[in-house]
Amino acid sequence: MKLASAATRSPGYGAVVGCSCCCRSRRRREELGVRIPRPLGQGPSRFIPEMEILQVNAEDTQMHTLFTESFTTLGHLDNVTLVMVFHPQYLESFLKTQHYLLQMDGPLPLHFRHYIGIMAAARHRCSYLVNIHVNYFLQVGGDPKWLNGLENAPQKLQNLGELNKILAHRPWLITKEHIEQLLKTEENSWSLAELIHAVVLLTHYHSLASFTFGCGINPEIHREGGHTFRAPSVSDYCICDITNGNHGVTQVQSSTGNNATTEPLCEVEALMEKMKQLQECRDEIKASQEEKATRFEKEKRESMLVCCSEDEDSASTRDVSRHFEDTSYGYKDFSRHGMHVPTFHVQDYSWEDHGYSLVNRLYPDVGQLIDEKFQIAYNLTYNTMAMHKDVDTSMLRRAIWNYIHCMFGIRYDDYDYGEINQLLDRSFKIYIKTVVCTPEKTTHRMYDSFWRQFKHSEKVHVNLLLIEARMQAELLYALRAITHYMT
Ligand SMILES: CC(C)C[C@H](N)C(=O)O
Repeated sequence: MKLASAATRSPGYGAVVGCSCCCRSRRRREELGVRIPRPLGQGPSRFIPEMEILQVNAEDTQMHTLFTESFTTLGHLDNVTLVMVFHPQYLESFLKTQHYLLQMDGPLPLHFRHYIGIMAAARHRCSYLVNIHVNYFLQVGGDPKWLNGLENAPQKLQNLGELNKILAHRPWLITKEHIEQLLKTEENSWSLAELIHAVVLLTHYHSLASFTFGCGINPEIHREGGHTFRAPSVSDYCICDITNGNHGVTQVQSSTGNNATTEPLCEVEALMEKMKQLQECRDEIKASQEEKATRFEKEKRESMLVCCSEDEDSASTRDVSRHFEDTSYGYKDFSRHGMHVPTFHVQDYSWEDHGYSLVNRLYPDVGQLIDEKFQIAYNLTYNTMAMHKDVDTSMLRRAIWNYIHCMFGIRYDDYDYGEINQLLDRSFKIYIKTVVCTPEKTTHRMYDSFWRQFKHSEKVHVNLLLIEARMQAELLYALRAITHYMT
């Protein structure tokens, strides 16, 4: 339906074009006084060509069931879901957990849950999530006044602001005193169960903000920023195409999402070779405990120095600062001033042995759901590396997970952090650090610059590792502080 004839162009509307059916219906709409906006984004992600996403969706039958479920609970399919669809097994667990946290029986009232989602997403200026939860908040009867800023919300929610801030940017600073302040205030105090619910929501939405920026999620057409009534300035598609979804799938991008040719084509092979070598050395020489500790400290120090250049095209964000205070407080300040991140030993406090049971005790079933989600993300593999099949990728996936925990000071005694430097190159580290610590700074270029030969589905896979490792890191610090408070 691409009938772009000069005769149908209306001078007042720039390059708006239309076929005969379009013109007929436009006349009809004009008679009725209805204006239809056009979408601003191209598909669910600005990093991934829409065609690739649509293809996955069409192929998988498991997806259809999932979509139907998601559609019936939410009333629509959001762009996060449409991108996560590359990994149906994970998506299922993700949606189940999110549904439980937001809609099922739980310690917090529904409008609080959405407001906490807004507070968390706003810490990273994630207008995509803020807008979604503003709508839900209003739908469940939330007071619109609260949306004018945290100071308009009840004191109890205001008290959560500090924890939100530290959790999002420097979770290692959380102490039992922070917990005490929330639980012990005379009025407006939180119960332990409510606090666990809030902590899980905060960490869930900090991580989801990472996914949103990491995968370049576009706003949905019906949300703010997702559409415009302005006519496109350069366009060759018919208005019919816009409304039936066949718009602008003309991105000139290769399936790997970039067209840079500077890097040698054997990037993947080189990486696989390194994995093989490491595997062989691993069996031969084992580093001593001291050596392992030194390597961890070195990697941790170096991770502070990995920094992203100022963003040139990071996603535009609407002003969401009113939802939180102290906008200057971020991860960056800390790394700039070279502050020290203390080491958190997993053998003293781990998700499996401590965090999981604490959550389950106070908010039944949620510990189980999150645990399942962590495991799916950590173990997910298709045994592929770009175009190669039958590859054991566990070493690479573990390096990614442990690198994120290392940035948060979390150490696994049995892991040799030397592997990280061998397997993750600089552009990849920059991407990881940006998505995990300052997601709002993620750019299209960063997404394109790492792992150039890998598929988009693999980059989304990386994002699943990033968000789950981040969520677990935040939870570990918060739950450890809660345990300290209780004992
Ligand atoms: C993130 C990627 C290295 C994952 C890889 N494609 C796998 O299936 O294991």
